[in-house]
Amino acid sequence: MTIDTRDPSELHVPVLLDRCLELLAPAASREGAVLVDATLGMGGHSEALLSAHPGLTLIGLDRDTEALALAGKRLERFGDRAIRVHAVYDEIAEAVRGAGFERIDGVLFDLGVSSLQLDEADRGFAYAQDAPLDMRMDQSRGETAAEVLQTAPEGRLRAIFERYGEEPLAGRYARAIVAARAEAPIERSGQLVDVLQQATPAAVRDQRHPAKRVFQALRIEVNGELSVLERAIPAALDLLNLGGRAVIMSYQSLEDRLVKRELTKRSRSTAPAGLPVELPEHRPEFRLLTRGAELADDAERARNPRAIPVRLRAAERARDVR
Ligand SMILES: C[S@@+](CC[C@H](N)C(=O)[O-])C[C@H]1O[C@@H](n2cnc3c(N)ncnc32)[C@H](O)[C@@H]1O
Repeated sequence: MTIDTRDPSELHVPVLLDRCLELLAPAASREGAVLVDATLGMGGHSEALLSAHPGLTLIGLDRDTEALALAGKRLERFGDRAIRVHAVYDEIAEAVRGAGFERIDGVLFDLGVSSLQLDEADRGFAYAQDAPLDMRMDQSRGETAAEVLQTAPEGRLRAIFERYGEEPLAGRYARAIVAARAEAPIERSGQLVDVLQQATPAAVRDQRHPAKRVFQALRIEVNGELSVLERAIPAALDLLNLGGRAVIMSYQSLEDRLVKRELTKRSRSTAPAGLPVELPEHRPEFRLLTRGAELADDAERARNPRAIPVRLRAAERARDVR
């Protein structure tokens, strides 16, 4: 067995850390508070929360066993206040019950890939590094990106690039991939980048990297990211105690749209039109804590490029429905 000697605190700089701490403080400082970090990653946000709130129990989920192991090192000193669970975040209710709790006071989602995953040459997430095209966050299950590229019909490839990458050249790229794989399987990120480069008109190539949206789309497809998130957000909100808070950070517009839709829906009155007074049972279930999506400031964006696309939304449970 090889011992992982990497220092998790140097692998991933937590995004919007102070704002997350501020938004979660009223929930995390309650007596006997339980919080879920649905995307534990390198444990940066979790470590700060556990340090700030000595009475807090934190359940950290991640589908990536490597991330869980590294976060374990970072959170060791908190003993059984830090519970790590290998799970996909739509399994949040089962994970909370499994840890011995029914309800929670807060939840944090810091979506997407971690710097660890992007930097690891052998996982194929980054188009700038040549590596086998795997892209699974949980390497113990599911199809790899190379398998998707090899077996998906042209129409499905096109739909993946359109839907998850919002790629204007989706059809052209799908065609090019099908032609290339008839010659040889596309197994490495470098091969895929070459195919995409060749299929891209020079004028477009000057404006953007042709692989950016296709790699994002493949990652979303391989990990089922949007469908999992679509189930996970309502499941997490349902677990919150009255006054419990949810903080969600997205890094691309498809995720952010989904988060916005769910939070907006839950923060509306359910009173039927024309009712003269709002009955208590019609009051909004949630109160939005952010006006629109919050962004990182210039200083953080300059310090940490991962913070550039972040969109943070937060809400508090204002009415108990159980
Ligand atoms: C951006 S990182 C989190 C970084 C963390 N906040 C920190 O400060 O170190 C996102 C993490 O979420 C995990 N993840 C992504 N999708 C997931 C899912 N559906 N279920 C569970 N974990 C997921 C990834 O494996 C990754 O480790």
